[in-house]
Amino acid sequence: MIEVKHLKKEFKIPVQKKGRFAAVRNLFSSEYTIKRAVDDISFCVGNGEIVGFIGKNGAGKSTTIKMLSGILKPSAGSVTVDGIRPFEQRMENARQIGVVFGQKTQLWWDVPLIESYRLLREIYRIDNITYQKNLERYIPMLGLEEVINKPVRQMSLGQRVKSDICAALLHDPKILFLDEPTIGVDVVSKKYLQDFISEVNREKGTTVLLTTHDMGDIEKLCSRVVVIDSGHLMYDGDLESMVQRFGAIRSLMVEFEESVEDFQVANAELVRSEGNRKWFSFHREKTTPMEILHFIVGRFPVHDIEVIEPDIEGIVRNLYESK
Ligand SMILES: Nc1ncnc2c1ncn2[C@@H]1O[C@H](COP(=O)(O)OP(=O)(O)OP(=O)(O)O)[C@@H](O)[C@H]1O
Repeated sequence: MIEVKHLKKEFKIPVQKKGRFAAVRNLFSSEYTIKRAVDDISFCVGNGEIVGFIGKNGAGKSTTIKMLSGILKPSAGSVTVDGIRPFEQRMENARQIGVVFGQKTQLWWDVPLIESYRLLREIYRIDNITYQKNLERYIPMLGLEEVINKPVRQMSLGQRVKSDICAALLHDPKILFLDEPTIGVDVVSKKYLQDFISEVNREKGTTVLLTTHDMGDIEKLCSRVVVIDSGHLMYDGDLESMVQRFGAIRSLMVEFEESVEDFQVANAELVRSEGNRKWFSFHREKTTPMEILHFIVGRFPVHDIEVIEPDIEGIVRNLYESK
């Protein structure tokens, strides 16, 4: 569905002169530096997949999404979205994609939401049956009944993002680009959004490319992730393999019947001791929770245990540090 080959994007940034008459000299200056925001990345997304597109601030995620949605022209390499070249065939591409930038609304600020939707129906030439069917399905799913007659400027952030996602889906796009859809959104709205995206993907087979800093979104929605850093591709594969490869350090919490002195266990490190509880961290290839427990249970009465898996945030950090 999406094919990205050796994609590059460079921005020309004018060099700002300092000193006397700098503002005037800047006007006539032809000096530039080149910022390579996306540097030779290749990946594919299959029909109906939900792929998490992650990376640190400034990694090049939004620039890539802008090239995929036809907003920016690639400096080199190629992009096709269901066989269409987004920048050269912007109109055709617009018909098959939906785009949501969590930080920017694409709706009319002062117009009641339903009027924005009517305008979109005209712009996309959505037939009446599809339009009505989608409205009837999505409005209750997203809990938009209470804001449908309100202008965007009167909405909370969560309501605004939900309205934007609904707008992006009115024309039944095959592909949905979501750039930070849950940023700043409260936990209840976040859950609504995650469930909604998952449901639309299941029901309509919509392909989703999701950019987020929220690892909860990734865990909930994506079985595959593409990770970029400084414009370069760092990882492309399933989430589980990433956890196996970069989430090697696990922890075991043991709660004893009574307080015990600190002690050492082979192949594990005692990292915290608090009241009757102790935390051991260990490499998943060096030992197992069972081996550690076997050693402990023979010596001290144990009340409770918990195995703590590394969180995705830590795993992504490990991935960056490993390069
Ligand atoms: N129009 C532009 N002109 C110059 N530089 C730009 C432009 N757009 C982006 N950049 C630079 O390109 C790099 C990648 O930016 P991009 O917005 O794609 O990153 P990102 O991964 O989406 O980051 P974030 O998570 O902060 O949104 C950054 O260093 C950014 O400053």
